[in-house]
Amino acid sequence: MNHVHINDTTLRDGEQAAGIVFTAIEKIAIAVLMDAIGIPELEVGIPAMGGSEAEAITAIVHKGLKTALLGWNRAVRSDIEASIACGLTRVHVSVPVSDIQIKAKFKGKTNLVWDRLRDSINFALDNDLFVSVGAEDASRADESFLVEVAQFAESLGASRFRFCDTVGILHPLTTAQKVGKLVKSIKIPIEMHTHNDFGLATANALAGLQAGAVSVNTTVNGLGERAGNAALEEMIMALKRLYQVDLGMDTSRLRELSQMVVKASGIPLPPWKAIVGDNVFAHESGIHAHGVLQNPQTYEPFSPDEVGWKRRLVVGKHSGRHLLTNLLSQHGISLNHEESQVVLDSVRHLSVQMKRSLTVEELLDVVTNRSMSHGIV
Ligand SMILES: CC(=O)SCCNC(=O)CCNC(=O)[C@H](O)C(C)(C)COP(=O)(O)OP(=O)(O)OC[C@H]1O[C@@H](n2cnc3c(N)ncnc32)[C@H](O)[C@@H]1OP(=O)(O)O
Ligand SMILES: O=C(O)CCC(=O)C(=O)O
Repeated sequence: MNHVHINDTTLRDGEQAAGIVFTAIEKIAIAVLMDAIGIPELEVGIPAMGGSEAEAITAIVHKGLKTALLGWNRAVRSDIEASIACGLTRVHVSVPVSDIQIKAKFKGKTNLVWDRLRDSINFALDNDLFVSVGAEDASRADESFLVEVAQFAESLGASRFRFCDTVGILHPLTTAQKVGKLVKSIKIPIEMHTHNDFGLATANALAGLQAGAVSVNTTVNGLGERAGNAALEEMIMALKRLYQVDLGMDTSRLRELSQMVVKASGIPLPPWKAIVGDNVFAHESGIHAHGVLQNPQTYEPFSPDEVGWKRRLVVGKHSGRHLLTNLLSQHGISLNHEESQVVLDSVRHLSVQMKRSLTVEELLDVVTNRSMSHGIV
């Protein structure tokens, strides 16, 4: 794996998460920040929805960003006309490829897969558009049929083929097997689109890339249908730190981007959310804090400033004396061994009572109260 193309779909699949609506202003702001970070391509939405969605897409097109902009379409000519009307020059055309999806969408008529694909790809190419083709539910499709669809799309002039694990049922090994087979059967680049129904979206997308796919769909914070998609921030940092593939992006703005999407989506992040969560550089446990105070690498895979976040030392139920004395020394308070144990006991007691960690003010209060009753300075 030398280089990976990121095609972020926060503004399409991300916004499809139940209950999420981005305003046009929010969509534009997210696109502008992702452009500044260096994301090379954005799937900006679904022009066929019309109305405010089409207006927001048109407004993003007029921003003159460096990033390439792609519109999502069904294999329907009027969808592509809607993309053209928004000023897009790149379209993604999706067709169902599993039996279950073909039955539900095309009444089981497999001939419609070929007919709709031929008609929509030809129409898009006649209008000088870049065409990406998406195989919806590729992971549950008959593998020979999937290869036929991919070869058909390539023969018609599509420039990229998207492998979709639409309901997130693969694991890294099955992903690698299926994508590896596809890679051998077509020459155009393959893009990964993975879902997180079993918590494996990022791992599966990486497995697909290792098997020869070269492009990947991501969303900020992993937002998306049901359990979401492969998270942009996880993908960028895993590529950089675990695969030594540095995409040259400004990773120091990843936390800012994450917070922007938290605000726009109204969906708070779990504190443990990989790469950008509140707690991913927070240390409370005595043994961890002791290690981090000597060398942060003891309990951090990389420095928080690399993603625009910060380290926090938190005093609570699991803390030890090294952390306590370090925090207090920042407030001009020095304790001997005995005194720090007394304060630590109180911190534990309070923390258990309150079922949370203590603020610095609360810690200082503990010391003040203790100093009155035990003569601590
Ligand atoms: C896996 C994915 O994420 S796919 C993307 C899903 N995203 C969305 O659905 C969000 C945006 N969607 C919408 O705004 C609407 O669904 C629209 C505008 C696209 C269509 O709306 P409606 O005309 O009201 O149709 P509705 O959504 O109820 O049904 C979908 C129709 O598209 C058809 N369809 C679904 N996928 C495809 C496809 N890939 N190619 C061609 N037709 C398709 C269905 O068979 C159904 O057709 P029918 O109306 O002839 O029965
Ligand atoms: O692009 C496609 O073909 C479908 C993408 C998608 O959202 C999915 O399969 O989950």
